[in-house]
Amino acid sequence: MMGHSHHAPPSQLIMARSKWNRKRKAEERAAKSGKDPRDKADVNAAGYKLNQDYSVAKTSNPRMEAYYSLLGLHSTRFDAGAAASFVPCLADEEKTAERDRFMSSLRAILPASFRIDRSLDASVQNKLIREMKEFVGKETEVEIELPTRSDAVGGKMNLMNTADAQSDTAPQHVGGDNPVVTTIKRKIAPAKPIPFISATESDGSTLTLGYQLSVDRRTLRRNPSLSPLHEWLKTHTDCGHITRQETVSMIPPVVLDVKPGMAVLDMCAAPGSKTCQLVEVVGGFANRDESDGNDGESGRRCLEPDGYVIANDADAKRAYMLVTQLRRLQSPSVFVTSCDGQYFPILDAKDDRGTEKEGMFHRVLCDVPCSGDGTVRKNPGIWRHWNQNGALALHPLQLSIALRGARVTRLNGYMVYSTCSMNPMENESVVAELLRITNGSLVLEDPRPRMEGLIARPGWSTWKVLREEKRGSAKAKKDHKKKNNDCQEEGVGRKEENGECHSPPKERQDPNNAEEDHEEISERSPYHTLPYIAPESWDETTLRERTTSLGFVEYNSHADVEPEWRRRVRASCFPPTEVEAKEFQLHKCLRCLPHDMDTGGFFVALFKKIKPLSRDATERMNQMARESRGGIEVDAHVNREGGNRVENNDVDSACNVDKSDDTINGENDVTMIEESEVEQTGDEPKNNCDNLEPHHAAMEEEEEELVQKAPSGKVGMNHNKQKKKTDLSNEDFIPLEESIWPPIVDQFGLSPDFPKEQYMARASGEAKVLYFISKAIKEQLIDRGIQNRITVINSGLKAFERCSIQDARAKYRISQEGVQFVVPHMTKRLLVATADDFYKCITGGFIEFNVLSKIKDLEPGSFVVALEGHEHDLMKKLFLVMWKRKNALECFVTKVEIDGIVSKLRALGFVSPMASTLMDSSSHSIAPAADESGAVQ
Ligand SMILES: C[S@@+](CC[C@H](N)C(=O)[O-])C[C@H]1O[C@@H](n2cnc3c(N)ncnc32)[C@H](O)[C@@H]1O
Repeated sequence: MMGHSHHAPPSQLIMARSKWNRKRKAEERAAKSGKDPRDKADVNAAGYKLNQDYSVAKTSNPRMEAYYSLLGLHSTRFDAGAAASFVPCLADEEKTAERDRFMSSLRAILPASFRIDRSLDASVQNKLIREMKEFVGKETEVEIELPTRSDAVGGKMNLMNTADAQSDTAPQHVGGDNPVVTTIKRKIAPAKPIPFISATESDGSTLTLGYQLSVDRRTLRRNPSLSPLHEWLKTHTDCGHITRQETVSMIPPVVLDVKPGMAVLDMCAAPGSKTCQLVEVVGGFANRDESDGNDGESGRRCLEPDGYVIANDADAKRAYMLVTQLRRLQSPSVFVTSCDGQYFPILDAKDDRGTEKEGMFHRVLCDVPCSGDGTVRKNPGIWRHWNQNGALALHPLQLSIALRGARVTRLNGYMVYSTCSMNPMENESVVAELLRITNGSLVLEDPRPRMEGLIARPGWSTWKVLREEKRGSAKAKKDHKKKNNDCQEEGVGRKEENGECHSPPKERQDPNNAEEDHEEISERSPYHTLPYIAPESWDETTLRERTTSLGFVEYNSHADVEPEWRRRVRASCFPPTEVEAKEFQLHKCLRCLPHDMDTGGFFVALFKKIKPLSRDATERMNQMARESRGGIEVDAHVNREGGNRVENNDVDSACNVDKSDDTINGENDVTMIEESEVEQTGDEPKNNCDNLEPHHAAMEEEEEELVQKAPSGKVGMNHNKQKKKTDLSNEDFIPLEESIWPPIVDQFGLSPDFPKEQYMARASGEAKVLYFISKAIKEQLIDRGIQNRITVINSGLKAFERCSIQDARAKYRISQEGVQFVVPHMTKRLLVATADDFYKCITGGFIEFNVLSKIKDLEPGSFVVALEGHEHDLMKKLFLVMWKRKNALECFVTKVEIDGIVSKLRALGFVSPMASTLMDSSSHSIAPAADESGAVQ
């Protein structure tokens, strides 16, 4: 997957192009507004424009605030006292104070956080932890920016960390006569540990691997006193040692309690921060002795993990983003797929006798698409677009994905359901309905005992159900109108999911209905510009008057819901009965609110599967999938008499069932409206709930490149229809032709135990790349025909690449990405170098022969250099893929990988390039640890 380091990456061209695009767009915007695009003085630290009306609209939403006030979001507060628990707010003042804490946190910039890779070599990991301790422990003076304008609630707009409410120094105004930003100086410790992101050492001690910064990324960039930390973060992010990830986003993988060797499904994985976290553990090694690094039999360390993670996302373009994100880990334990999670193929486990048992995944993560109102701190567009109906629209999709997740979880396995929404329509109501449908197969578990230092509120057992009168963005209206017109041309009303058309709801027939043009409303409506004022009284009547005046409709039960709204406000949106509530124990769910830990808002539920799903539950699952597909029988092969057992043998994944054209084209009217409404929840709708911070601008460019490379026919939600079940298309992993091997085996002297069957290609004939596929993935997924049922985007590591260089004898060279899986089998062209020589090889450019003088006799072509003393330490991967030309040597390792290798060398004590101080000064040339042909002795 990696490009060659010494050639200009094609992504540079794309980077230039997209920079140009951004500039052009900024200029166009500026031309419209009559402003100079370079004028940045009116943009505050959060990136919000400080035009008063705009900032008011952006950091306040009276409908959202009124909704959550009525729902009782501010009725409990955290009591940090001895019991450290949540207690009810009894007096109105307490509720007001709690609400203010919540609101000022929502308006504060989200502090950045990150975690150290759990799967890193212990020496590197310890070094990073030691370095981090410096940053955690040492207070340093920083300049923090604050805007001077008052915000919508009439108080100071708090754009700094909520913990830093008071300034230490007198504010300095910037921005001339009309100051828009003040700066204050404060002494802070730049980071604090996240206690629940940790690893336990074999001696029982705990290593903290997660850290939350006290400042946002802009402050980090701008303060010279923080530049050591900033540089540290950049370097280690680039080489994959750390991942920047929101604190709350780290919770689900920890709650899932994954272990090395497990089969894990990440149902909605892109952009992949949680997947990385899962792979770091699952791709590790269980019950292996770390100390000697040998597996005894072959004398070489067995490196191949037994576990794997399937990283799936319905959106193929986003699945390609996953590939980029996961590439940094260079793990063979990932299988990236693209399929609508509602129809994820039913994969079951086989026991020793070959009998199928329900579900094959030890762990399933359903981090479902959601309205993302918990991410408003970093997605300020949500302030403007928040819409209760969007949450209602997502509810059935979320439920359907979770049901599928429950089905593929194995007995005694665990499933986590999570959202970055605070809305019970997307959280507790989905969990309750899941428990209702599965009727005893799933139970909720409380993960708190395992989550040291986590401050999470209990899940709710009851809530109010409301919808909004206003519906749809301008786009939704347009799409919707168009469809209705199509239907009306047919002489009927709106097209229903089963393909029939029915009359539109009354409010849409009213030509004077304000809903007809959302944009117009936002100009006319006072609610979009007027500040929210905290309620004078917190009694329910006052709060209800407020929601009603803002256009909400509240229901006591599903029976009260108007017929035309019943598909949106479903029975499952309503809270459980008292008897159910007792049984469900929804308080075990985790509700993270922004002001409790200075994070985003988040929701997590942990389920244990204790029984197979009943026939009824399976039928409901299929029914929901059918509904979502517009009434098409997705599981038509299911034998209704046979129940689960027959479905277990399902070969035709619903993913591949062809749909009639009109469903493929999205002519499911309800779905289309729902998607549009979901879209209006943020400026970047699909990213509303991503908690991943792009770790490097270059990475974004690379993603763009990858997306462009996405094979046609695999992009989009409906791509599966294009795959034929029996067709091994070019993009599938296929076994290699036997004729490919003899020259490779000969050139590198591959030993007889070299597992040829684990090398696959994605094209027949002389494939460009030969991938190393882990045994577990090959046997459990590929050999079982998963590629016939689902679109596979990526898996394995590049082990060999076809040579384009003329002076090569063999057609393939070794690739740095998978070199550690080839090295144990190489008896030729593997050289051992001292640290000095090793360093010389990675300093770039062409290397003179006199550096590696002992390889003079080696024929031109690909070879590998191993660091002396680490030849068999496959985990550390201190190997360099090199190329011998007639007169020089070349290192085929990317800059990012070299940074990683240098960092490992430093952790091992080699403090600087040419660090002979720490080495035996007698060993300054390449060691002759190879025989005539270059084989290691
Ligand atoms: C909350 S984001 C996932 C974030 C991700 N787990 C992470 O930690 O980086 C939801 C993802 O679900 C995907 N998605 C939306 N509908 C889906 C569906 N029906 N099945 C599977 N994935 C879906 C979206 O493309 C989006 O990438």
